[in-house]
This record gives sequence, C-alpha cells and structure tokens, in this order.
Amino acid sequence: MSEQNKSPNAVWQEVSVTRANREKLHGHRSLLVWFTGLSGSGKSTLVHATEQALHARGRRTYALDGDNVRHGLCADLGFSDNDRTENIRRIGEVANLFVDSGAIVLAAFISPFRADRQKARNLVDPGDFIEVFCDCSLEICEQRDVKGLYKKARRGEIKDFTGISSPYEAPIDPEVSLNTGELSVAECVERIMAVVEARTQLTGD
Ligand SMILES: Nc1ncnc2c1ncn2[C@@H]1O[C@H](COP(=O)(O)OS(=O)(=O)O)[C@@H](OP(=O)(O)O)[C@H]1O
Ligand SMILES: Nc1ncnc2c1ncn2[C@@H]1O[C@H](COP(=O)(O)OP(=O)(O)O)[C@@H](O)[C@H]1O
Repeated sequence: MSEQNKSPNAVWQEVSVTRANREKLHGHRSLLVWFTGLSGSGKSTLVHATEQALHARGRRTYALDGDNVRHGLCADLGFSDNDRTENIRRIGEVANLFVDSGAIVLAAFISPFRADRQKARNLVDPGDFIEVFCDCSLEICEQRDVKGLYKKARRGEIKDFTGISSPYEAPIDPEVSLNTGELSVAECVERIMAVVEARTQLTGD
C-alpha cells in the first residue's frame, strides 16, 4: 500500500464484469491517448476530430478536455506547478477508470511536466498509453491565440502562462509526434488513427 493512501481501511472490491469482458462486448481494446502541447497547439481540435473518426467506426470513446475538467473535477485548482501536477494526477486516475470501462480515452491537457505525464502513463498497462505530442512553436500558437490568452499573458494579466511565464517540457520519445504548425488536421488524424486502430485490435478469442 502506498504511503499516500489515506484510506487504509478501504478494501478493494473485486468485480464480476471485467475490462476484458467489456472489450469483447465492444469489439475492440481500450486504451489512453494522451495529447500534450502548448495552448493553441491543437490538442482539443485533434481530440475531437479523432473522436469523431473513431465514433464513425463504431468505437466506444470518451474525451477529457482541459477547459471542461477545470470547470468541475479540478475547479479548485489553478496553474501553479503544484496545481498542474495535482490536475494531471486526478485526470490520470479518471482516465484509467474510463480505460477500465472499455473506452478509448482521449485526453487533451497541456500537461507540461514530463514526470506527471509519466505517472499517468504508469497507471495503465504497458502499451495502453499513446502520447501524442502536438508540436507547434510558441510563435504559431501565439499567432493563433485561439482564446486571446496569449495577449492577456503578454500584458501580465495572466500569471504562470505556459510557454511565457511557466515551463513546458516537450516529450522525449512520444508514440506520435505531429508538427501541427504545418500538417493539416486531416493528416494528423490519419496518423493518430493508424496507431490507435493497430493498438485497439482484439487478439485471440
Ligand atoms: N496560466 C495558464 N497557463 C496555461 N493555460 C491556461 C492558463 N490559464 C488558463 N488557461 C487555460 O487552461 C487550459 C489548460 O488547462 P490544462 O488543465 O490543460 O493545464 S495543465 O495541464 O494543468 O497545465 C488552456 O487550454 P488550452 O488552450 O486548450 O490548452 C487555457 O485555455
Ligand atoms: N494540424 C492541426 N492540428 C490541430 N489544430 C490545427 C492544425 N492546423 C491548424 N489548427 C488550428 O489550430 C487551432 C488549435 O486550437 P486548439 O485545438 O483549441 O488548441 P489547444 O487545445 O491545444 O489549445 C485551431 O484553430 C485549429 O483549427
């Protein structure tokens, strides 16, 4: 039991319907596709386009998106390093539950720290975590300024803004790396789908 466990008397309940049972019912394996990158790098766009492509093929999916999660599950958290770490910890746990439910989970979070992404990866079985690096220069993200946040950050109205006043640690060996400043959304989705489809094939009976 981990030292972090604050509920030593909580007993793990064995289940009668397993992830494998659910995967068989769905006709595909479940896993976690984790999109990371600067604000404006294309995480949300690609999560939603990929989810549509999967849904169109009859796959069970669930998308977790930074802005939405921060309205509920993580509404108490801000953007300090510690809060970002706690944000990613909670999302990793929730994503793992959705993987257990048999879904292909698509998570879109800046998740700027390598160690936090690694912890999320460690929660799922080896091979069931696909890190998708939305690799886009700060210059292009700032030009896009989809939500007007970069302008605010430059004016000093938002502190700890990723890429400007808070760090972003790029993945070292992601399963998928996409230059979202040059590739089209369709090209990116095609590359993601190739990896997801290969890894979610059911093998054997
Ligand atoms: N200080 C600061 N830095 C970065 N981003 C900020 C900040 N304040 C608000 N926002 C908005 O919050 C979205 C990022 O939330 P995340 O949960 O993905 O962040 S993190 O993973 O905990 O770093 C991010 O969404 P995306 O633009 O989709 O990345 C922003 O809309
Ligand atoms: N290859 C691409 N992948 C994703 N987004 C792209 C791409 N090319 C251009 N874009 C545009 O970049 C913007 C990315 O915004 P968004 O998906 O909200 O980023 P994030 O979720 O990382 O903050 C959108 O306006 C999108 O249309």
